[in-house]
Amino acid sequence: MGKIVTVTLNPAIDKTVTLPRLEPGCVNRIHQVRTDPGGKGINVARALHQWGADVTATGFNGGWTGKWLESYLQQEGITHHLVPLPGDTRMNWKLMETETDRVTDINEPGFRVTEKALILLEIQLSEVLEGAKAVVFAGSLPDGVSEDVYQRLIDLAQKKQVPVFVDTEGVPFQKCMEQAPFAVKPNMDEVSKWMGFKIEKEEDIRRAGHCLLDKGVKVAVISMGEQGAWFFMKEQQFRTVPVSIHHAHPVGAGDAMVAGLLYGMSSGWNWKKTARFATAAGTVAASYPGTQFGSLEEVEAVAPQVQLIE
Ligand SMILES: Nc1ncnc2c1ncn2[C@@H]1O[C@H](COP(=O)(O)OP(=O)(O)OP(=O)(O)O)[C@@H](O)[C@H]1O
Ligand SMILES: O=P(O)(O)OC[C@@]1(O)O[C@H](CO)[C@@H](O)[C@@H]1O
Repeated sequence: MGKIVTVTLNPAIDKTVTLPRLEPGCVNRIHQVRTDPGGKGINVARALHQWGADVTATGFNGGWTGKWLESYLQQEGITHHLVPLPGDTRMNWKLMETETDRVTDINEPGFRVTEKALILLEIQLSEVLEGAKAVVFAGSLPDGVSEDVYQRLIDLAQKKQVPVFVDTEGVPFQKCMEQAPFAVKPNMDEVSKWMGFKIEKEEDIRRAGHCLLDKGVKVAVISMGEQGAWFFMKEQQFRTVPVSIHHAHPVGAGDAMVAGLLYGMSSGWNWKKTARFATAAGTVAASYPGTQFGSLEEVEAVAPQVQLIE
């Protein structure tokens, strides 16, 4: 299958708290709390590792929260090379309201990255990318790095002919697009920001998909939560419809989908099989509280139930 590399410049610890209803301006009492490692690339690595893939997690890490994250990766046996920083890895809060099933994300900005640490990351990444089957750049940027930092790192991977997957948003996403990555997976909000208008209708989604392909992307996946995802490749386009679940916990579903795409691609599957698997991976992740991904057997059991519409 070959090694897959993930890059998380802004990892996190996810605190998922459950309460009946969020009352702004009042004392809110939490009913349940769980702590998971987080950050989009870290999540992709966790899912791939759980499915038995060869994955290496890279990025930055720091402070006491960073120690917690590192010991988690160590314990799980996930190969990692995280450049240490003086600040703390951020803590992101996911508020789940049981009365409405509403989820609110409150994400910290993250630590400050020094130029020295960035150079160290480039050196490490350059070594780790040797012989890699694919690399994914995922998540927001921490303080101290310029908005074109992903471009700099993507360039490293492209010079080594390693296919690049991107999952980020806003200006960093725009900048990544200038490098024509191999694959991108924006959700509806993210692709709307890139297109400059709110995308809702199918014809707008198709237009966005074609715009992404026109920029040189080979695989553009636009995810739509419980409504599934659109897959755009030059020679074929289709939509997947996931199985429905009660009480979704959507945090990390997109990361599971990216992991599914990487898993399918590096297993040499065709795009339809890969799309079913990736869609199912998102659904399985959404069926678990916090950021959890489910086993390979679970995803494989759900994949055949994913509908494909051409
Ligand atoms: N409620 C749900 N029911 C079934 N499948 C879901 C649900 N939510 C997500 N999924 C699956 O996961 C995929 C990715 O979800 P989504 O579009 O929410 O990603 P995202 O916005 O990038 O998520 P995040 O940033 O929280 O990881 C969907 O295309 C779908 O296959
Ligand atoms: O602030 P970013 O980097 O955009 O997103 C970070 C994050 O919300 O994404 C993951 C879910 O996709 C979580 O584990 C994490 O907290």
